[in-house]
Parts: sequence; C-alpha cells; structure tokens
Amino acid sequence: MTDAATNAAHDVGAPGDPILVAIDGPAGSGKSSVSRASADRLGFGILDTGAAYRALAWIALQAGVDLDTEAAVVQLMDAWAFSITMRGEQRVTVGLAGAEPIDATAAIREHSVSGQVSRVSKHPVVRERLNEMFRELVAASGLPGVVIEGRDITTVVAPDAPVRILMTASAEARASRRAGELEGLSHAQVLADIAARDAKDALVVDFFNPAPGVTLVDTSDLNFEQSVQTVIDIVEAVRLPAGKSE
Ligand SMILES: Nc1ncnc2c1ncn2[C@@H]1O[C@H](COP(=O)(O)OP(=O)(O)O)[C@@H](O)[C@H]1O
Ligand SMILES: Nc1ccn([C@@H]2O[C@H](COP(=O)(O)OP(=O)(O)O)[C@@H](O)[C@H]2O)c(=O)n1
Repeated sequence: MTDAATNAAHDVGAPGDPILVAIDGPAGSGKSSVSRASADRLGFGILDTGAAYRALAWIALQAGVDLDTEAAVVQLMDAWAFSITMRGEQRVTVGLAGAEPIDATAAIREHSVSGQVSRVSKHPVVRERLNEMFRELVAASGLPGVVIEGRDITTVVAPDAPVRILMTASAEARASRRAGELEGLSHAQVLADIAARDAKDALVVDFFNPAPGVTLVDTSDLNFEQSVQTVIDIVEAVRLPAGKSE
C-alpha cells in the first residue's frame, strides 16, 4: 500500500479530506441505491466498490482468466484500467493494456456476472489491491464527502470513517427488491441466488453483524425514502453534533 493510500484511510477528518460515510450490507439491502440518493442530497460523491469487483470478474471472464486462481487474477489487475464515476449517473469502463476501454456499466450487472463475482472477491491479494485503489480514488476525488459502500468498508477499507453503517433487510425483502429488477427470474430463484452469494461472500467478511461502533440500519420495514432519510439523519448528527451550528 502506498503512503498516500494509507493516509487517505487514516487521516479522515483532516482538512481537505472528504468526509467518509462507510456503508456495508448484504445483496439487496438497499446500500447502492440508498447510498446514491443520500450522496446526491448531501452533495457528496459515491464509490460503489461492488462495481469494481463486478468489473474485475467481468474482464476476467472476457479474457478467459481462471477466476479461482488468485495469481492469474492479480496478473490481470496489473494490466487492467478501471474507471468509475463518483457523481451523477454511474458509468464504469474497463480496459486491458493497449486496448480501448469498454463501457461495462450494464454488463457488470448481468445475472451471469453476479453469480461469478465471489470467485474473484475471495482472494486476499485481490482485496488488498482493490482496497488500495478505493482509498486512492477517494483521496483524489476532490469531493467534500464520499459515501463508500460494499461489504468490508466499515471494517477494513475505512474503519476510521466518522459515519459507519451496516444496512440490512430480511432475506425476503431483499429478494423481492431484486426480483423486481431481474426479468424472467422468480422470487424463489432470486432468493436462492442471493442467499448463495451472501453465504460465499460471508466466508471472507462479516457483513451481517455490525462491528463495534457501526450503526445498524434495518430497511426491511422502511420504504426507499425512509431509508435515505435515516442515512442522512445519521450523517447530519455527526456533521452537526448537538449544540453546534455550521
Ligand atoms: N428501503 C427500500 N424499500 C424498498 N425498495 C428499496 C429500498 N432500498 C432499496 N430498494 C430497491 O431495492 C433494489 C435493490 O437495492 P440496491 O440498492 O441495489 O441494493 P444493494 O446495493 O444492497 O444490493 C433497488 O431496486 C432499490 O431501488
Ligand atoms: N466491498 C466489497 C464489495 C463487493 N464485494 C463483492 O462484489 C460482489 C458484488 O457486490 P455488489 O455490492 O455489487 O452486490 P449487490 O449487493 O449490489 O448485489 C459481492 O457479491 C462480493 O462478492 C466484496 O467482496 N467486497
């Protein structure tokens, strides 16, 4: 890890650094969509770390790399160029050395990719390399704040973030939300798919139980707007502690 990357993770709150809002949770808990809406209202950026894992799995599949072989995935990372927008509509591009970057925004969301991502995210060195990239993206963003969401943000990527949230929802609620997005898949299929993916991912990081100091937000009985407002209230309570005004 570079010094710059280390500092970006641990000097949170230093003048000039973005305020970090770290959000973790299982698939379908609402972390991406709620993070995006909250970031927009706060005037912050958003870093969707799952999109990077998805992009890596996608390019590995395109390149015929064995996703289960850590050294092969790490070698691919030496040659890949990844970019993601942190404001406005999400756009993800991926390229390999010498080739024009390809817009993979839609491709990385395909069901065929979702089922393969855990095969790359299980590798410790891959995670270290991506975490370093995430810290660098935040540090270089020039934004007043960044909502960064994934599975291990509150515990590994930004354990010192002033706001850390674990967003959960019942398995039923999560599957219903996801089934609404995926044409042609039944509720039961979606439920089985996300349960299988969560089980694989949870072998690597615990995103079901909040670490000490992490605020649990259960969105099972909250609508989308209520979920966004809950996050904003938590951020504002930290930004404007009682008795202080801006
Ligand atoms: N609290 C909520 N109530 C109802 N629907 C929600 C809520 N939060 C998110 N959604 C919807 O559920 C779907 C999955 O949410 P998403 O943000 O992609 O979850 P995650 O990033 O945790 O996998 C999206 O269509 C989103 O609009
Ligand atoms: N910080 C993160 C983010 C994602 N991931 C991996 O990336 C996959 C896709 O993440 P995602 O956030 O896009 O998944 P959804 O919750 O949106 O379905 C997860 O299933 C994990 O395997 C991870 O391991 N660590």
